[in-house]
Amino acid sequence: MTANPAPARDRFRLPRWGQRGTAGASIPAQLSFENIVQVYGDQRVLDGVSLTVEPGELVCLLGHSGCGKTTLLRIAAGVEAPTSGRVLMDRLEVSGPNAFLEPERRGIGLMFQDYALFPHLTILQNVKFGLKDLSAAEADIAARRALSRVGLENFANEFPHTLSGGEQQRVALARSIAPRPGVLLMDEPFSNLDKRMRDAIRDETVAILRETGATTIVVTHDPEEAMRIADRIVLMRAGRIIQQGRSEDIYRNPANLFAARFFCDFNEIKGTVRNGQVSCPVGIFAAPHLKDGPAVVCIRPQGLRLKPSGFCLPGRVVSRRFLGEVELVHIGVQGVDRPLQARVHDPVGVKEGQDVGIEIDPKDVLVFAASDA
Ligand SMILES: Nc1ncnc2c1ncn2[C@@H]1O[C@H](COP(=O)(O)OP(=O)(O)OP(=O)(O)O)[C@@H](O)[C@H]1O
Repeated sequence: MTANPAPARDRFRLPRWGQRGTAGASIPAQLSFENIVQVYGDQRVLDGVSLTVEPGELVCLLGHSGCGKTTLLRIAAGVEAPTSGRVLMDRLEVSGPNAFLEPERRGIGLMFQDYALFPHLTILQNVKFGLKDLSAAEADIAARRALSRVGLENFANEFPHTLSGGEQQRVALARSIAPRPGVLLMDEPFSNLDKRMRDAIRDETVAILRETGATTIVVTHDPEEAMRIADRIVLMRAGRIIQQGRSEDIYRNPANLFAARFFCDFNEIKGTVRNGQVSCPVGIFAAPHLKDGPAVVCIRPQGLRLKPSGFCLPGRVVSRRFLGEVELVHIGVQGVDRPLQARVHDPVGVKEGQDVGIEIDPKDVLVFAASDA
Protein backbone atom coordinates (compact mmCIF):
# COMPACT_ATOMS: atom_id res chain seq x y z
CA MET A 1 0.00 0.00 0.00
CA THR A 2 1.55 3.29 -1.08
CA ALA A 3 0.60 6.51 0.64
CA ASN A 4 0.92 9.55 -1.60
CA PRO A 5 3.44 8.02 -4.00
CA ALA A 6 5.92 10.24 -5.82
CA PRO A 7 4.88 10.80 -9.44
CA ALA A 8 6.91 8.56 -11.70
CA ARG A 9 8.49 11.49 -13.52
CA ASP A 10 9.83 12.89 -10.23
CA ARG A 11 11.77 9.70 -9.70
CA PHE A 12 13.67 10.45 -12.89
CA ARG A 13 14.15 14.11 -12.10
CA LEU A 14 15.77 13.49 -8.76
CA PRO A 15 19.19 15.10 -8.69
CA ARG A 16 22.20 12.97 -7.87
CA TRP A 17 22.04 12.69 -4.14
CA GLY A 18 25.80 13.02 -3.74
CA GLN A 19 25.58 16.59 -5.01
CA ARG A 20 22.79 18.08 -2.97
CA GLY A 21 24.81 19.60 -0.16
CA THR A 22 21.94 20.13 2.28
CA ALA A 23 22.88 17.63 4.98
CA GLY A 24 23.70 18.96 8.40
CA ALA A 25 27.35 18.48 9.19
CA SER A 26 28.46 16.35 12.13
CA ILE A 27 31.17 17.17 14.60
CA PRO A 28 33.45 14.24 13.94
CA ALA A 29 34.85 12.42 16.93
CA GLN A 30 38.05 10.44 17.36
CA LEU A 31 37.36 6.79 18.14
CA SER A 32 40.03 4.64 19.79
CA PHE A 33 40.19 0.97 20.70
CA GLU A 34 42.84 0.03 23.25
CA ASN A 35 43.83 -3.61 23.42
CA ILE A 36 40.27 -4.91 23.03
CA VAL A 37 39.78 -8.57 23.90
CA GLN A 38 36.42 -10.30 23.51
CA VAL A 39 35.89 -13.86 24.65
CA TYR A 40 32.73 -15.90 24.06
CA GLY A 41 32.93 -19.25 25.90
CA ASP A 42 36.31 -20.64 24.89
CA GLN A 43 36.51 -18.56 21.70
CA ARG A 44 38.77 -15.49 21.69
CA VAL A 45 36.92 -13.49 19.04
CA LEU A 46 39.00 -10.33 19.46
CA ASP A 47 42.57 -10.77 20.57
CA GLY A 48 44.08 -7.43 21.54
CA VAL A 49 42.80 -4.98 18.93
CA SER A 50 44.21 -1.46 19.15
CA LEU A 51 43.13 1.12 16.59
CA THR A 52 42.52 4.86 16.44
CA VAL A 53 40.20 6.31 13.83
CA GLU A 54 40.82 10.02 13.42
CA PRO A 55 38.02 12.60 13.22
CA GLY A 56 36.43 12.55 9.76
CA GLU A 57 38.41 9.52 8.65
CA LEU A 58 36.79 6.65 6.74
CA VAL A 59 38.25 3.32 7.81
CA CYS A 60 37.30 -0.02 6.30
CA LEU A 61 37.52 -3.09 8.52
CA LEU A 62 38.30 -5.85 6.08
CA GLY A 63 38.47 -9.56 6.75
CA HIS A 64 36.96 -12.95 6.13
CA SER A 65 33.71 -13.99 7.73
CA GLY A 66 34.04 -14.61 11.46
CA CYS A 67 37.26 -12.63 12.04
CA GLY A 68 35.55 -10.32 14.54
CA LYS A 69 34.67 -7.23 12.48
CA THR A 70 31.06 -6.98 13.60
CA THR A 71 31.99 -7.69 17.19
CA LEU A 72 34.38 -4.71 17.13
CA LEU A 73 31.58 -2.49 15.76
CA ARG A 74 29.17 -3.70 18.43
CA ILE A 75 31.73 -2.90 21.11
CA ALA A 76 32.25 0.59 19.66
CA ALA A 77 28.50 1.15 19.61
CA GLY A 78 28.18 0.01 23.23
CA VAL A 79 25.81 -2.82 22.35
CA GLU A 80 28.42 -5.16 23.74
CA ALA A 81 30.95 -4.61 26.55
CA PRO A 82 34.49 -5.88 25.88
CA THR A 83 35.94 -8.65 28.03
CA SER A 84 38.94 -6.36 28.53
CA GLY A 85 40.41 -3.23 26.96
CA ARG A 86 38.96 0.24 26.49
CA VAL A 87 37.02 2.22 23.91
CA LEU A 88 37.55 5.98 23.92
CA MET A 89 35.74 8.76 22.11
CA ASP A 90 37.69 11.98 21.94
CA ARG A 91 39.98 10.44 24.56
CA LEU A 92 37.15 9.84 27.04
CA GLU A 93 36.56 6.25 28.07
CA VAL A 94 33.13 5.05 26.93
CA SER A 95 33.71 1.31 27.50
CA GLY A 96 36.25 -0.16 29.87
CA PRO A 97 37.05 -0.85 33.50
CA ASN A 98 36.26 2.71 34.58
CA ALA A 99 33.20 3.65 32.56
CA PHE A 100 30.40 2.44 30.36
CA LEU A 101 28.41 4.98 28.38
CA GLU A 102 25.02 3.79 27.18
CA PRO A 103 24.79 3.32 23.39
CA GLU A 104 22.21 6.09 22.95
CA ARG A 105 24.49 8.61 24.68
CA ARG A 106 27.54 7.95 22.48
CA GLY A 107 26.46 9.98 19.44
CA ILE A 108 27.15 6.99 17.22
CA GLY A 109 25.06 6.16 14.16
CA LEU A 110 24.59 2.56 13.04
CA MET A 111 23.70 1.10 9.71
CA PHE A 112 23.43 -2.63 9.11
CA GLN A 113 23.25 -4.69 5.95
CA ASP A 114 19.54 -5.48 6.24
CA TYR A 115 18.78 -1.74 6.70
CA ALA A 116 16.29 -2.72 9.45
CA LEU A 117 13.56 -0.37 8.21
CA PHE A 118 10.23 -0.68 10.00
CA PRO A 119 7.75 -1.94 7.39
CA HIS A 120 4.71 -0.38 9.07
CA LEU A 121 6.23 3.12 9.25
CA THR A 122 6.50 5.57 6.37
CA ILE A 123 9.90 6.58 5.09
CA LEU A 124 9.67 9.86 7.02
CA GLN A 125 8.66 8.07 10.22
CA ASN A 126 11.52 5.61 9.76
CA VAL A 127 14.02 8.46 9.50
CA LYS A 128 12.47 10.29 12.46
CA PHE A 129 12.73 7.18 14.60
CA GLY A 130 16.24 7.97 15.82
CA LEU A 131 15.44 11.61 16.59
CA LYS A 132 13.68 11.12 19.90
CA ASP A 133 15.63 13.89 21.63
CA LEU A 134 14.17 16.54 19.33
CA SER A 135 10.73 18.13 19.45
CA ALA A 136 8.29 16.80 16.85
CA ALA A 137 8.78 19.87 14.67
CA GLU A 138 12.59 19.75 14.89
CA ALA A 139 12.59 16.01 14.19
CA ASP A 140 10.43 16.59 11.14
CA ILE A 141 12.83 19.22 9.79
CA ALA A 142 15.92 17.09 10.49
CA ALA A 143 14.37 13.98 8.92
CA ARG A 144 13.25 15.83 5.80
CA ARG A 145 16.68 17.40 5.49
CA ALA A 146 18.32 13.97 5.66
CA LEU A 147 15.87 12.57 3.12
CA SER A 148 16.55 15.48 0.85
CA ARG A 149 20.26 14.81 1.28
CA VAL A 150 19.86 11.33 -0.16
CA GLY A 151 17.48 12.52 -2.89
CA LEU A 152 14.35 10.91 -1.44
CA GLU A 153 12.33 13.87 -0.19
CA ASN A 154 9.49 12.93 -2.53
CA PHE A 155 9.25 9.50 -0.93
CA ALA A 156 8.55 10.74 2.61
CA ASN A 157 5.04 9.28 2.78
CA GLU A 158 5.74 5.99 1.06
CA PHE A 159 6.35 2.68 2.83
CA PRO A 160 9.62 0.71 2.61
CA HIS A 161 8.22 -2.17 0.53
CA THR A 162 7.42 0.20 -2.33
CA LEU A 163 11.10 1.19 -2.66
CA SER A 164 13.86 -0.56 -4.56
CA GLY A 165 16.83 -2.05 -2.68
CA GLY A 166 18.95 0.97 -3.56
CA GLU A 167 16.27 3.39 -2.34
CA GLN A 168 15.91 1.45 0.90
CA GLN A 169 19.66 1.65 1.38
CA ARG A 170 19.42 5.44 0.98
CA VAL A 171 16.61 5.62 3.55
CA ALA A 172 18.77 3.65 5.98
CA LEU A 173 21.62 6.06 5.29
CA ALA A 174 19.30 9.06 5.81
CA ARG A 175 18.16 7.57 9.12
CA SER A 176 21.73 7.06 10.29
CA ILE A 177 22.94 10.57 9.34
CA ALA A 178 19.80 12.45 10.47
CA PRO A 179 20.94 12.79 14.12
CA ARG A 180 24.32 14.07 12.82
CA PRO A 181 26.38 11.41 14.58
CA GLY A 182 30.03 12.15 15.26
CA VAL A 183 30.79 8.51 14.44
CA LEU A 184 29.01 6.30 11.94
CA LEU A 185 29.39 2.51 11.99
CA MET A 186 28.29 0.64 8.88
CA ASP A 187 28.19 -3.16 8.71
CA GLU A 188 28.30 -4.45 5.12
CA PRO A 189 26.07 -1.55 4.02
CA PHE A 190 26.16 -2.41 0.32
CA SER A 191 25.98 -6.19 0.41
CA ASN A 192 22.26 -6.39 -0.40
CA LEU A 193 22.58 -4.42 -3.62
CA ASP A 194 23.24 -5.92 -7.03
CA LYS A 195 26.63 -5.13 -8.52
CA ARG A 196 25.54 -2.41 -10.94
CA MET A 197 23.66 -0.51 -8.27
CA ARG A 198 26.31 -1.15 -5.65
CA ASP A 199 29.04 0.76 -7.46
CA ALA A 200 26.91 3.87 -7.95
CA ILE A 201 25.39 3.88 -4.48
CA ARG A 202 28.73 3.21 -2.84
CA ASP A 203 30.30 6.24 -4.51
CA GLU A 204 27.33 8.43 -3.66
CA THR A 205 27.30 7.24 -0.05
CA VAL A 206 30.97 8.09 0.33
CA ALA A 207 30.31 11.56 -1.13
CA ILE A 208 27.62 12.12 1.50
CA LEU A 209 29.82 10.81 4.30
CA ARG A 210 32.54 13.23 3.22
CA GLU A 211 30.06 16.11 3.33
CA THR A 212 28.63 15.22 6.72
CA GLY A 213 32.19 14.77 7.96
CA ALA A 214 31.37 11.92 10.35
CA THR A 215 34.16 9.59 11.42
CA THR A 216 33.16 6.34 9.75
CA ILE A 217 33.98 2.65 10.05
CA VAL A 218 32.68 0.43 7.27
CA VAL A 219 32.85 -3.34 7.66
CA THR A 220 33.33 -5.34 4.49
CA HIS A 221 34.82 -8.61 3.30
CA ASP A 222 35.29 -7.24 -0.23
CA PRO A 223 38.84 -5.92 -0.84
CA GLU A 224 37.80 -4.01 -3.95
CA GLU A 225 35.08 -2.23 -2.01
CA ALA A 226 37.56 -1.35 0.73
CA MET A 227 40.08 0.00 -1.79
CA ARG A 228 37.36 2.01 -3.46
CA ILE A 229 36.08 3.84 -0.41
CA ALA A 230 38.59 3.79 2.45
CA ASP A 231 41.06 6.40 3.59
CA ARG A 232 42.65 3.54 5.47
CA ILE A 233 42.12 -0.20 5.33
CA VAL A 234 42.43 -2.27 8.48
CA LEU A 235 42.87 -5.93 7.60
CA MET A 236 41.81 -8.41 10.27
CA ARG A 237 42.37 -12.10 10.74
CA ALA A 238 41.14 -14.28 13.61
CA GLY A 239 40.51 -11.36 15.96
CA ARG A 240 43.72 -9.49 15.22
CA ILE A 241 44.80 -6.63 13.00
CA ILE A 242 47.19 -8.06 10.42
CA GLN A 243 48.02 -4.85 8.57
CA GLN A 244 46.67 -1.34 8.12
CA GLY A 245 47.38 1.47 5.72
CA ARG A 246 46.36 3.17 2.49
CA SER A 247 44.93 0.74 -0.02
CA GLU A 248 47.80 1.19 -2.47
CA ASP A 249 50.39 0.53 0.21
CA ILE A 250 48.72 -2.67 1.39
CA TYR A 251 48.14 -3.84 -2.17
CA ARG A 252 51.73 -3.23 -3.25
CA ASN A 253 53.44 -4.20 0.00
CA PRO A 254 51.33 -6.79 1.81
CA ALA A 255 52.83 -7.65 5.19
CA ASN A 256 52.49 -11.39 4.69
CA LEU A 257 51.05 -14.07 2.44
CA PHE A 258 47.60 -13.79 4.02
CA ALA A 259 47.40 -10.07 3.25
CA ALA A 260 48.77 -10.67 -0.26
CA ARG A 261 46.20 -13.36 -1.03
CA PHE A 262 43.41 -11.14 0.25
CA PHE A 263 44.02 -8.54 -2.44
CA CYS A 264 45.07 -10.65 -5.41
CA ASP A 265 44.49 -14.10 -6.85
CA PHE A 266 48.21 -14.79 -7.29
CA ASN A 267 49.98 -17.53 -9.18
CA GLU A 268 51.84 -19.22 -6.32
CA ILE A 269 54.96 -21.24 -7.06
CA LYS A 270 57.28 -22.99 -4.63
CA GLY A 271 60.88 -21.84 -4.66
CA THR A 272 64.08 -21.74 -2.64
CA VAL A 273 65.92 -18.67 -1.37
CA ARG A 274 69.72 -18.57 -1.49
CA ASN A 275 71.74 -15.41 -0.89
CA GLY A 276 68.88 -12.97 -1.43
CA GLN A 277 67.49 -14.60 -4.56
CA VAL A 278 64.69 -17.06 -5.01
CA SER A 279 64.82 -19.73 -7.73
CA CYS A 280 61.70 -21.48 -8.92
CA PRO A 281 60.59 -23.24 -12.14
CA VAL A 282 59.60 -19.94 -13.79
CA GLY A 283 62.80 -18.02 -13.05
CA ILE A 284 65.02 -16.30 -10.52
CA PHE A 285 63.78 -13.24 -8.62
CA ALA A 286 65.16 -10.90 -5.99
CA ALA A 287 64.29 -11.74 -2.38
CA PRO A 288 66.72 -9.58 -0.40
CA HIS A 289 64.54 -9.53 2.73
CA LEU A 290 64.35 -13.32 3.15
CA LYS A 291 66.63 -15.82 4.85
CA ASP A 292 67.79 -18.88 2.94
CA GLY A 293 65.12 -21.60 2.80
CA PRO A 294 61.82 -22.56 1.19
CA ALA A 295 59.67 -19.73 -0.16
CA VAL A 296 56.47 -18.99 -2.06
CA VAL A 297 56.79 -16.89 -5.22
CA CYS A 298 53.59 -14.93 -5.91
CA ILE A 299 53.06 -13.54 -9.41
CA ARG A 300 50.13 -11.28 -10.24
CA PRO A 301 48.12 -12.55 -13.25
CA GLN A 302 48.51 -9.13 -14.87
CA GLY A 303 52.30 -9.44 -14.54
CA LEU A 304 52.50 -12.16 -17.23
CA ARG A 305 52.88 -11.16 -20.88
CA LEU A 306 52.62 -13.45 -23.87
CA LYS A 307 55.46 -13.52 -26.39
CA PRO A 308 56.10 -15.63 -29.46
CA SER A 309 57.31 -19.16 -28.80
CA GLY A 310 61.08 -19.25 -28.37
CA PHE A 311 61.23 -16.04 -26.31
CA CYS A 312 61.40 -15.90 -22.50
CA LEU A 313 59.88 -18.77 -20.48
CA PRO A 314 58.35 -21.57 -22.59
CA GLY A 315 54.70 -22.48 -21.96
CA ARG A 316 51.66 -23.92 -23.68
CA VAL A 317 48.20 -22.29 -23.72
CA VAL A 318 45.70 -24.52 -21.91
CA SER A 319 42.62 -22.29 -22.17
CA ARG A 320 41.42 -18.80 -23.00
CA ARG A 321 38.43 -17.06 -21.42
CA PHE A 322 37.06 -13.73 -22.59
CA LEU A 323 36.31 -11.53 -19.55
CA GLY A 324 35.48 -8.26 -21.29
CA GLU A 325 38.36 -5.82 -20.88
CA VAL A 326 40.89 -8.62 -20.47
CA GLU A 327 41.20 -12.27 -21.31
CA LEU A 328 42.17 -14.90 -18.78
CA VAL A 329 44.71 -17.23 -20.35
CA HIS A 330 45.86 -20.40 -18.58
CA ILE A 331 49.33 -21.52 -19.55
CA GLY A 332 51.00 -24.80 -18.65
CA VAL A 333 54.68 -24.53 -17.68
CA GLN A 334 57.04 -27.43 -17.10
CA GLY A 335 57.74 -27.98 -13.42
CA VAL A 336 54.72 -25.98 -12.21
CA ASP A 337 51.80 -28.03 -10.82
CA ARG A 338 48.95 -25.78 -11.92
CA PRO A 339 48.69 -23.73 -15.12
CA LEU A 340 49.69 -20.10 -14.63
CA GLN A 341 46.88 -17.61 -15.07
CA ALA A 342 47.61 -14.51 -17.10
CA ARG A 343 45.26 -11.54 -17.46
CA VAL A 344 46.09 -10.32 -20.92
CA HIS A 345 44.68 -7.31 -22.74
CA ASP A 346 45.20 -8.35 -26.30
CA PRO A 347 46.13 -12.01 -26.82
CA VAL A 348 45.72 -11.71 -30.59
CA GLY A 349 45.91 -15.01 -32.40
CA VAL A 350 46.70 -17.07 -29.30
CA LYS A 351 45.02 -20.48 -29.52
CA GLU A 352 44.52 -23.29 -27.06
CA GLY A 353 47.35 -25.81 -27.39
CA GLN A 354 49.74 -23.22 -28.85
CA ASP A 355 53.31 -22.85 -27.59
CA VAL A 356 54.10 -19.36 -26.33
CA GLY A 357 56.80 -17.47 -24.46
CA ILE A 358 55.97 -15.90 -21.09
CA GLU A 359 57.54 -12.66 -19.87
CA ILE A 360 57.20 -11.96 -16.16
CA ASP A 361 57.29 -8.38 -14.91
CA PRO A 362 59.41 -8.37 -11.71
CA LYS A 363 57.30 -5.58 -10.23
CA ASP A 364 54.38 -8.02 -10.11
CA VAL A 365 56.34 -10.63 -8.19
CA LEU A 366 56.26 -10.90 -4.39
CA VAL A 367 58.17 -13.48 -2.39
CA PHE A 368 57.30 -14.79 1.08
CA ALA A 369 58.89 -17.37 3.33
CA ALA A 370 57.09 -20.71 3.06
CA SER A 371 56.61 -20.66 6.84
CA ASP A 372 54.33 -17.65 6.26
CA ALA A 373 51.76 -19.77 4.41
N1 LIG B 1 27.15 -13.02 21.13
C1 LIG B 1 27.95 -13.98 20.69
N2 LIG B 1 28.06 -15.17 21.36
C2 LIG B 1 28.89 -16.14 20.94
N3 LIG B 1 29.65 -16.06 19.82
C3 LIG B 1 29.58 -14.93 19.12
C4 LIG B 1 28.72 -13.83 19.50
N4 LIG B 1 28.88 -12.83 18.60
C5 LIG B 1 29.78 -13.29 17.68
N5 LIG B 1 30.18 -14.53 17.99
C6 LIG B 1 31.19 -15.33 17.24
O1 LIG B 1 32.32 -14.52 17.11
C7 LIG B 1 32.97 -14.74 15.85
C8 LIG B 1 33.15 -13.41 15.14
O2 LIG B 1 31.87 -12.91 14.77
P1 LIG B 1 31.70 -11.53 14.00
O3 LIG B 1 30.26 -11.39 13.68
O4 LIG B 1 32.34 -10.44 14.78
O5 LIG B 1 32.55 -11.79 12.69
P2 LIG B 1 32.59 -10.97 11.33
O6 LIG B 1 34.03 -10.81 10.99
O7 LIG B 1 31.78 -9.73 11.45
O8 LIG B 1 31.91 -11.99 10.33
P3 LIG B 1 30.84 -11.71 9.17
O9 LIG B 1 31.59 -11.03 8.07
O10 LIG B 1 30.40 -13.10 8.80
O11 LIG B 1 29.74 -10.88 9.77
C9 LIG B 1 32.08 -15.72 15.10
O12 LIG B 1 32.63 -17.00 15.22
C10 LIG B 1 30.76 -15.63 15.83
O13 LIG B 1 30.06 -16.85 15.74
